Amino acid sequence: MAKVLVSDPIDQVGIDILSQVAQVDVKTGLPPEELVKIIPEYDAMMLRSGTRVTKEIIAAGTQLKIIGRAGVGVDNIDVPAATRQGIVVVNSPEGNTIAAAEHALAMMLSLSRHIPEANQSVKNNKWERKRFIGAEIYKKTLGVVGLGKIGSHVANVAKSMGMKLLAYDPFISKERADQLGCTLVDLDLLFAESDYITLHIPKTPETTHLINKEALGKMKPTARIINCARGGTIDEDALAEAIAEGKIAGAALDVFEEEPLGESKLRNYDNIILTPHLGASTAEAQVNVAVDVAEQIRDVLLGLPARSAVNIPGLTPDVMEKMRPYLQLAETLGNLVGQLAGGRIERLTVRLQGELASTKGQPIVVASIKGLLSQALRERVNYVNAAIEAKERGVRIIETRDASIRDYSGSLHLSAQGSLGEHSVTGALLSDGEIRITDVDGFPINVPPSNYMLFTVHRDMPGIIGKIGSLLGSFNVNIASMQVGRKIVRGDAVMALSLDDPLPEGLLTEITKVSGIRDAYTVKL
Ligand SMILES: NC(=O)c1ccc[n+]([C@@H]2O[C@H](COP(=O)([O-])OP(=O)(O)OC[C@H]3O[C@@H](n4cnc5c(N)ncnc54)[C@H](O)[C@@H]3O)[C@@H](O)[C@H]2O)c1
Ligand SMILES: O=C(O)[C@H](O)COP(=O)(O)O
Repeated sequence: MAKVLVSDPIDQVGIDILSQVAQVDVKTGLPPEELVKIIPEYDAMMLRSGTRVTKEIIAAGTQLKIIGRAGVGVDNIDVPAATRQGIVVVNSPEGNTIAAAEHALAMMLSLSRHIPEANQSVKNNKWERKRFIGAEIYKKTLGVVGLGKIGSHVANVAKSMGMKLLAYDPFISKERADQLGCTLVDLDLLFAESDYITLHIPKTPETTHLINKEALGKMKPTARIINCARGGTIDEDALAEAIAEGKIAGAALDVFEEEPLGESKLRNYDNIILTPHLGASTAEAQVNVAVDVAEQIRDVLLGLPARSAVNIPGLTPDVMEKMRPYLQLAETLGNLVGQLAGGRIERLTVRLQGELASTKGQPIVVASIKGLLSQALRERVNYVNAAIEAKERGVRIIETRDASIRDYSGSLHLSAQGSLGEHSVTGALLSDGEIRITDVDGFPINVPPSNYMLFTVHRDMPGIIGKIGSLLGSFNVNIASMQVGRKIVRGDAVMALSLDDPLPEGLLTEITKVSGIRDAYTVKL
C-alpha cells in the first residue's frame, strides 16, 4: 500500500480521502533532519506553509510521486528540484481565496477602527473612547497590488463598501480591471494616491521588497498597508522605520520575511497589527484545500492525472482525457524513433499533421519526448520532467505543423537526429482509437505497434522475405504480422514485422548478413 506523509495540520476530511488508497502518517512539526531520514519510505507528501521541502528532502524522497500543498503558495517547496526528479507538485489554487481576501478586509477595518488596541484597552479595565477615533473607509482610495483571485475579491467587496479602487498588476488587462471597477495605474501613482494599499502578489524577484524605503516615501502620511500575501514583499526594517517616523499611518501584516516571526521591531508599534499567517485559517478554507489536494494525491497514486499540477503545464485532466489517444500515439512513436535512431539523440522534430495541426501541441511534444527518453530513463521519465531531461541531455526539440497533409484524421511525424544518423516515423489513429505506424524512414507501411518488432531496410527483390521468415523460424521466433513498404519496384524497401517473442541474442547480426539487407533494427515497445 502507498504511504503518505502529512507534515502540517490538515483537516481530517483530507486524511479520510487519502486513507482510501494509502497508509497516512500525520507527523507535524518535524525538523528537516528528521524529515530527510523518514522521507525515503513515502510515495506522497501533503503539507501547508509550515514545512520547507528543500532539495535535500526531495533528493532523499526516492519513492515520492507527488507533493501536495494544501493551499496556494508553493514557495516553501523546491519545485525545480521536484520537477527534475519527476515529482508532481499540486496545490489548491482557489480553496482559500475567500478566506485570505476576508482576512485582508478584516485587517483593513481593524486598522481603521483600532480594534486590537481598543479590545486590549477594555480588557485592561479602561474606557478610552477619545483615544480610538477611527477613519472611515467609505470614499477612501484602496490600491490593490496584484489583481488575481484574492485581489479581485478584495476589490469587489471594497467597491461595494464605497471605496475608490486603483490597481497595479502588469499581467492584467484593462478590460478585466474595468470589470472590477479598478483603474489600472503605475505603482508610483498607486503609492501616492492610496489611503489603503493591499498586497496580493506572489513573492518573486520582481516583488521582493516592492515596498521599500523609497516606496514608503511616496505614500501619504495617512496611508495604511495590508500584507496578507507573502512575507518579503515588504522590507520590514524600512516599514518599522516609516511607522516610527510617522511617514505612514499604519500597517497590518499576516506574513513575514521569516516565519514564525523572530526578533522584530514590528512588535513595538500599536499601529502595526500582526497575525500569525492566518489568511487561510478558516474552517471552510481548510476543508476546501484539504479535499482539493487529498483528491489529487489519491488520483495520482491511482495513476490518474492531477487537476492543478503546478509543474505539468498544459496537462490538465480535461486536456489529458481529450488527448489521451494522441498522447499514447506520441509516446509510442517517440519510443520507436528513439530506438531506430539509437545512440545519443541531438534533435527531435515533432510535426503535427492534418487535423492534428490545429490542436494544442505542447502535450503531444511532451509525450513524444517521454517516449524518446523512455529507453534511457525507463520509469524515471514522466510528463513532469520529460522536457527538462531533454534539455539537460542536449536534445533540441522542434515543433512544426503541416495542416496540408490529409492522411487519416490527422497524423504525427517524428524525426530524430542522433549520433548514428537520422530516422523518422509517422503514425495515426484509426477511428476506433487504435494506433497505426504509417511510415518508417519515408517508406509507407500500415502496422499496429507491438511489443517486439523487427524493421529491416532491404533491396526489394524476390526471396528476401522468405529468407528472413526462415531465419526467424530457425530461432523459434513466431511472426505475428509482416508488411513491406516500398517507394519503387525493386528499389529500397522497409519490412516491418511484429513478433510474438523477443529476438534471441545474435539473431539481429545474422539478419544483417542476409544478402540484400542493408540495415536491421529490433525494437521493444
Ligand atoms: N496569508 C495567507 O494565508 C494567504 C492565503 C492564500 C494566498 N496567499 C498568497 O496571496 C497571494 C495572492 O494569491 P492569489 O490566489 O490571488 O494568486 P493569483 O495568482 O490569483 O494572483 C496573483 C496576482 O499577482 C499578479 N502579479 C504577479 N507579479 C506581479 C508584480 N510584479 N506586480 C504586480 N502584480 C503581480 C499576477 O498577475 C496575479 O494577477 C499569493 O502570494 C498567495 O500565496 C496568502
Ligand atoms: O499560500 C497559501 O495558501 C497561504 O499562505 C496559506 O498558508 P497555510 O496553508 O500555511 O495557512
